[in-house]
Amino acid sequence: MSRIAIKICGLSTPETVGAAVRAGASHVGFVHFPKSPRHVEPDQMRALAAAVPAHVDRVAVVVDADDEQLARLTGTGALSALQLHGKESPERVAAIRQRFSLPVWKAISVKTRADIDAAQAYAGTVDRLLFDAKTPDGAALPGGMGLRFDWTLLRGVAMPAPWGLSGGLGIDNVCDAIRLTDTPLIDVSSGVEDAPGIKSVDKIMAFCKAVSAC
Ligand SMILES: O=C(O)c1ccccc1NCC(=O)[C@H](O)[C@H](O)COP(=O)(O)O
Repeated sequence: MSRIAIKICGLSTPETVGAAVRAGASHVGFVHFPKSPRHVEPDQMRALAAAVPAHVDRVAVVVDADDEQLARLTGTGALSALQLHGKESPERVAAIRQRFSLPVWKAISVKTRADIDAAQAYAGTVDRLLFDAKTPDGAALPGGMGLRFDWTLLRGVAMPAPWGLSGGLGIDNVCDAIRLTDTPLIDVSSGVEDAPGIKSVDKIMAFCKAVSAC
């Protein structure tokens, strides 16, 4: 297993979940957002998560979800964390963490250093910050678009919580990203796909191998 934690996000088939586990991923991510080509319903999430061993965390990705939606997801009993990938405020993050008694990740959309500095407001409310590239205004999705940001923006930042790096990562650039940022966790979605929403077993395997060898 890699010294860097790896989250393979946007999984939707048993084959690719199995590949992520075999490849040594520490986390698997399931997207619950109907506009996404990776969207899975709670029942599907439960079935996919059932095959995941306990040492691999199962993260549900949601976008400005209300309590009813979150209750349906957490009610599956299948999850080990919630990843909030919308415009959730620190207060909303804290309320979700308290109400659902699960570790909460907050995705921070990054274009400039000010975006990274704004993450300080989540101190004490989150279990992990996930720095991801900001998608353009009007984009269909707030994540999973294969976009990257300037990783040097993370240099010298005093992180208020455990964190991870996301956005536009793939086999060819992941070692540079790790070297530049010293991130403890890498998150990837479209970099291990053949087409939006279609994960590749071979690419998942190759990505995890590449991270182990960095
Ligand atoms: O992946 C999606 O379809 C998605 C939809 C809505 C909100 C978040 C989404 N993905 C979140 C992730 O954690 C992705 O892994 C992250 O944005 C990186 O994606 P990529 O640049 O494609 O590796």
